Order: sequence, then C-alpha cells, then structure tokens
Amino acid sequence: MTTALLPEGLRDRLPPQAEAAAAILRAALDAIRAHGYERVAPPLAEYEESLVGRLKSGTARDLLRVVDPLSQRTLALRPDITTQVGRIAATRLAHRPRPLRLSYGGPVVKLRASQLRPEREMTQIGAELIGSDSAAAAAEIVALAVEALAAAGAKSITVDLTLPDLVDTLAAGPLPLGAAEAQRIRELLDAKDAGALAAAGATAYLPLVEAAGPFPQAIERLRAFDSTGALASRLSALEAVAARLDGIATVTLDPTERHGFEYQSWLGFSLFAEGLTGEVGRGGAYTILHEDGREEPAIGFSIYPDPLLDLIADDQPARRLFLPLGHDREAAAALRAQGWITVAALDESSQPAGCTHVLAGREPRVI
Ligand SMILES: N[C@@H](Cc1c[nH]c[nH+]1)C(=O)O
Repeated sequence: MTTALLPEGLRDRLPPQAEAAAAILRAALDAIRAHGYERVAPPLAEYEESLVGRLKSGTARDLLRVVDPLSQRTLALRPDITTQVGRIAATRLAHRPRPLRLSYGGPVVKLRASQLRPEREMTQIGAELIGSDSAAAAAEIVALAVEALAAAGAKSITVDLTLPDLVDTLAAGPLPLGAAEAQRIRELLDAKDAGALAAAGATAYLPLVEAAGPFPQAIERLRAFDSTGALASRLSALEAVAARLDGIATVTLDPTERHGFEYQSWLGFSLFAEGLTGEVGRGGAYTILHEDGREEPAIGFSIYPDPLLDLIADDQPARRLFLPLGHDREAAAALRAQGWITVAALDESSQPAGCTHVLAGREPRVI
C-alpha cells in the first residue's frame, strides 16, 4: 500500500541513505572543484524547447513534460544537466574566456525507467569543459571522471572508450555509405551482428566487431583496420586518454558502442565500478550550438552515484550523545562542534534510545 503512494520509479530516501547521498554529492563535487570547475545550478524544469536543440544531435527523448498553468507553455523536467550547462555556456556565460570549466550536481528525471535502472529520478553529478575537445581536454575529463567516481566511493573503476561518430567518419571517407545505409550499419555494429553485417554487404566494416576488448589489443586492431589513416588523430587521442588512466582505471575499447551516446561526437566513454551492475557514468565530446549559429566544441562527463548507496552498510552507528534534562548546554555545544551528534531529552520520560553515550557533567559517558 505505502509503495503505491509514490508513482513508479520515484522513491523516498530514508536514513542512513539520504545522509550518505548528500555526503557522496559533496565528495564528488569537491574533487571536481579542486580542478578548477565552477559550479552552476540550473533549475529542475525549463521550457521544453530550451532543453532540446542546444546540443548538436540532441533529441527530445526521455522528457517528462507538464503544461505550466502560468505561462501556458510546455515545461519539461530535465533528464540531463549537460544540455542546461550548454545553454548557460552559450548565453549567460558566453562572454567568459574559454576554456570554461563548469560543474553541477542534482536530481534529473527521466520519462521511463529502464530495465537495468528502475528509478526515474536520479542524482547526476558532472563536469563540462567548454571551448575544446582536444586530446588533452579528453584526458583531463576522463581522468577527472574517474577521480570523482572514486571520491564518491566507487572501487576498481573501468572506463570503456568508444567512438560514437566512427561509422559517419568512415562512411564519409574511406568506406562510403549512403545515409540510410550508414544508419543500418551503425545499428548492426552496435548489436555486434557479424552475420547480418556480412549479409548487408558491409564486410569492410566487419573488423570493427573484433576490435573490442582490453585497450592495448583493441587499439592495435583498430590501427591495423585504419589503413587509410582516416582515424589516425582519433586513435592517437584515445592513446593519450588511456595513458592518462594508467594506474587509476582499467581501460577497454569498444569502438562501435553507441548505446546512450546521443549527442557525443568523436569520443564517448562509459564508467563501471566493482559491485555495481550497469554503467555508473558516461561522457564524451559534443558540440554546443550558439544563438548566432556558431558551433563550439566541448567535452564532459556525468556520474550517477545512486547505486553506490546500496553498497553502504546500514550498520554504521555514529556516536550519538544523549543529553538528559537540565544538561550543560555549553558542554553539549562544544561537543557538537567536535563532531558529536546530540539527542536532547524532551521530558522525564525521554529514553536514550539509539544513543551510544550520555552526557554526565561535561563529559560523554558510554552507555
Ligand atoms: N550528460 C551525458 C554525459 C555527458 C556529459 N558531458 C558529455 N556527455 C549523460 O549523462 O549521458
């Protein structure tokens, strides 16, 4: 009965998870802030049209819409803060020197839950580097994503690199394809359907299916595949990113993975961590569209740390100090300043339930 009080995919966070969620948000944002990223806090809802169309290739998928009785216009709850950061970078912060480094953290809402993630509301934390999507910018962003995720408590992090615009690049160059054909080949590669690829006459694309796996082997296969050098700069950039991750994350490469990469261009990446099913973050390079039609490169990442909360043990009794009636208020304040949590008696019948200590005079005494 009680679960039916909330719509599907929306839930309450209770103690101690709600507290842990706030601590995770703080820890990840602090790690990002230390690298010079300044926080922005866009609103939870916006006019639908300003949430879409700001990033090149962005679509209106996943929007939970409402009609605003005040403006009579359609509002949408944000499914992704990156598009809002793009809007801010292209408008209110358009005058700021580049590269512009911005960070964010807060709830996002999706129209539908996925099978893997039953939640429709989740916390998204991230950073966007605006004005460049060079190999150096990519290395900074991917390493920062790993650092932020580690600060949030994730262990044994894996980064899976991909090239979202790979088929388009090849189709426009050494392996020509028409638009419809390219779309089909992209889907078959995403599904790693070698049989269907061969049947579709796209045998030239077949080696890409094999070029997935641990980074060193996969990049070697991609290099061998790229006999014309059309991918040379991308492959060098991937090597720079992988080199930066040496010792902090396991790196894999899946060049044709497109799932979840809607607006990302030459680089995309997914983040995984020990004990968690599915990805806990992703990011990549993309293009911001300015009001005057100008296009600006950017690169960033988002992590979705909520699954980490399930790994947090429930049994972590913080030290809690019971304050009897008539206790020394100054002593209690001094102990709170030292990090104690105090629970004050309301009347004679108040019990020190859940407390580990009681204030005796000016000192905590173990119960
Ligand atoms: N916001 C994107 C990831 C991203 C951030 N910057 C670029 N890409 C997502 O959550 O899928």
